Amino acid sequence: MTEPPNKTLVLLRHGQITWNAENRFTGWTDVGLSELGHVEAVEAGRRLLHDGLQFDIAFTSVLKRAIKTVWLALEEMDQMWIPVHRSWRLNERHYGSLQGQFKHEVAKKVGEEQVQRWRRSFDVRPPALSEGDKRFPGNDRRYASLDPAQLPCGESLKDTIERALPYWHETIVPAFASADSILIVAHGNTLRALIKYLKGLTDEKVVGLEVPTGEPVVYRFDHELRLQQLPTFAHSMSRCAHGCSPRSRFRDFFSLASHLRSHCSSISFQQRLTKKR
Ligand SMILES: O=C(O)[C@@H](CO)OP(=O)(O)O
Repeated sequence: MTEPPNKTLVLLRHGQITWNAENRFTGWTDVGLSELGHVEAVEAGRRLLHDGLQFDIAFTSVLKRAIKTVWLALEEMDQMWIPVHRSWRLNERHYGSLQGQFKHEVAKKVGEEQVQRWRRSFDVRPPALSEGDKRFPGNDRRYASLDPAQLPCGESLKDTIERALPYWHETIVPAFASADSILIVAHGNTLRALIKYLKGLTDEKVVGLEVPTGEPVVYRFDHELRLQQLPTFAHSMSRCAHGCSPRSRFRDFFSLASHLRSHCSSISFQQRLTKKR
């Protein structure tokens, strides 16, 4: 008889921010949740509570949209007491000098195709920020302890994977030794980076992967961190606070689920989860 899954990982993108609604490149800009984002974060907690999730530890970035989402979701679950660890390695991808610009205005100048290449290609970097720019992370005291060589001026998804995965391997995976249930609240592109790695998606396949705000996805593993079933949306038959069903919003996820289904029996997820590439 197969053992029931006993390790749980929930990936959650922060709730909506005003710059998402306005369609502005955000990256490392520290923008807060919009009213809808606030509702989405509370609703995420409600859905996780409904599914009986009890977290042992949570991980997030050093950006307030993710931190606040952890707070609101855990508050809704009455689990605010668990340890929450923050790392710049879970920050959104750094969008270079595009940060703050409206995507449609950039598209008018350089064309839709170029904007899409910057947003979704695997290894294309956005135009870099200069170190003299006030938006450069070296001017922000929260990054003061970093080696200057680690401070990004603009990252591709590939760069984001390279700085996020050490945190996965060195901090999150070891936490599973004493934790049965882990929550990661991060950002669209950091989560794309993690999902690419966990599911072994190709560089081409990840281009079509979108991660919606405020939708917790639950992964179940056995004690050796082998994936036991397809990831599921928490309380997935519910409607979101703003009235649309998860299934209608996230077609990309379901196409990825079918990709995963076809690979599920042959891939060693333990290998993906625990070994560096
Ligand atoms: O601007 C950003 O930081 C990200 C996420 O909001 O945008 P995109 O989805 O275009 O990568």
